Amino acid sequence: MYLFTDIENPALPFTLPDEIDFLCRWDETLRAFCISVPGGELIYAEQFFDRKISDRSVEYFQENENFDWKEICWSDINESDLKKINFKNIKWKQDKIKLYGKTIPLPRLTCWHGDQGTPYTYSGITSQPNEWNKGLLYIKNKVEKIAHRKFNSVLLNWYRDGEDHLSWHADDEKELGSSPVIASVNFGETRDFILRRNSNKTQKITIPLKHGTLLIMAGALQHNWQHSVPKRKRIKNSRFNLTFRNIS
Ligand SMILES: O=C(O)CCC(=O)C(=O)O
Ligand SMILES: [Fe+2]
Repeated sequence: MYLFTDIENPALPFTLPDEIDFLCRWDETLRAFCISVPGGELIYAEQFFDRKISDRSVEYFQENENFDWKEICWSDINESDLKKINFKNIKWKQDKIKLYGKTIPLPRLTCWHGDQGTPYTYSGITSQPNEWNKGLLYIKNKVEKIAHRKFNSVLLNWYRDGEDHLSWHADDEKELGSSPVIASVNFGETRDFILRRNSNKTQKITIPLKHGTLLIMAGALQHNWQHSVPKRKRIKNSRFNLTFRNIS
């Protein structure tokens, strides 16, 4: 059997800090890497969704009655024009945050979907989620099987190009519970997802999240690490990220 060990144990496509308390094991049944970091757990499945499903998802998220998604440069569309676009499957929004008394647009578009009656709070506002649709339920079912749990909501983030980004934060809102399991699904452009340890900010893990990649964050990760998606100025195309969560 030793002849096949390289096939059975693929190499992790990113590096972990060179310390004994970081452990990584390939799980052949899950076809994913199970990673233990100090104060948290990760599961990384690089090609969780195949090319066909991933390509279809990119199209599904952009389908609209106004523009050909293959032609349009989304970062050229201003906020008032965005409001006029009739998206078929996902009602993308330009959210705003208040910073030092100023209102500024988030550097990405967002949308929430979920079970009816599970309101979420975001940018300081409580709202009802959009209803599930066929595409999101397909993705949710696949993710629930590997995560061994049900999710009642999903936050979608659309990074229109490399200027769109997400700053350091943890998903530690109290309605997510004390050690939330959060499943992140990625389509479109590859973007780096960076984890940074709270107790030693020089300790970082850079994980490239690709077209079809699943990353599950679990254990006490949200208490001990923050994460971000930094700008990548050379990237000209869209990336879609879905984080499945359980809100109580
Ligand atoms: O886009 C990503 O990979 C991360 C999204 C995220 O962390 C969030 O929405 O809280
Ligand atoms: Fe997050």
